[in-house]
Amino acid sequence: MKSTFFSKDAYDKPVPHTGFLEIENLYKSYPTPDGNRFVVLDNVNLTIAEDEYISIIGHSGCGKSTLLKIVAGLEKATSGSVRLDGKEIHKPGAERMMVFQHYSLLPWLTVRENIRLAVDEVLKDANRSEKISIVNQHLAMVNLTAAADKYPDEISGGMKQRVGIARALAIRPKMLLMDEPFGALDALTRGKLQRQVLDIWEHHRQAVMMVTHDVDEAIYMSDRIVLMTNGPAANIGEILEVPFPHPRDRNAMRNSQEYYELRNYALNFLDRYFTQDE
Ligand SMILES: Nc1ncnc2c1ncn2[C@@H]1O[C@H](COP(=O)(O)OP(=O)(O)OP(=O)(O)O)[C@@H](O)[C@H]1O
Repeated sequence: MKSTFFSKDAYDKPVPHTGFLEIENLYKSYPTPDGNRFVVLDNVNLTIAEDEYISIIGHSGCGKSTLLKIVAGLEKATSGSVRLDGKEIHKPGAERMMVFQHYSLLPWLTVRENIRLAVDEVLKDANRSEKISIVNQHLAMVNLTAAADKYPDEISGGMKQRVGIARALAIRPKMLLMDEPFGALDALTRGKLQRQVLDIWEHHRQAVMMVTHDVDEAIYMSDRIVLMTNGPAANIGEILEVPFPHPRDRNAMRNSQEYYELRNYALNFLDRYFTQDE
């Protein structure tokens, strides 16, 4: 295993305040019926740069979604801090948009109206023609111009997810949070949508935190891969640097020795934790 894959951060120590997103000494626990606490996250420290694509991988139930929801402001940390651009996160905000695995579109609105609603809510200073242009631009970005006037139940799962991504991007968040965004899609659609999201990201770089179970997806899309230990009391086991420059060519990457070394390393990490559970 090449040492270049490893980040030199010490994951159990506070991180220097240099990142765009700064997660410091983060703990999350829930009360249990017997009066104790169930510890989900135990001292998570992570910084993410403003143009960095990070994937979070770990076994089911280790706390990946909880971590993402704390960054989104949908859950509160028990202790520790999460700052975006120097500001403490306490609640949801339009500068952090979340994309869920299950599309969460409003069924009574068309594709265009679903995106427009978010734009109206957030970009209050934009005038009507600016809003129309933002919506059209984002419809085009995810190849949905032709489907703009359809309703969610008239389009496929992959198209619905593209609406969710366009809606999130249209309000120009500083950070995109994605919880298994391709998890509900068939393999072909997933591959196409991964490419589209990566194309968009390669043009408009922004901070991205994506939860996934798919090691190939994480390597293809991200700059670093955060490997979580198993819960309860999960934390960051290792962070792998993905050594391939953007824009990425999936086939070229897959033909390289480094790709397989990185992939095997991540899978072995997950296997080790999986066997611990048995
Ligand atoms: N509101 C809650 N109250 C109590 N426990 C909770 C709550 N939300 C999550 N948990 C627990 O926290 C742990 C982590 O859940 P989380 O959904 O973050 O895991 P995950 O890694 O995203 O799982 P998966 O990969 O299966 O989606 C689980 O044991 C879960 O049962």
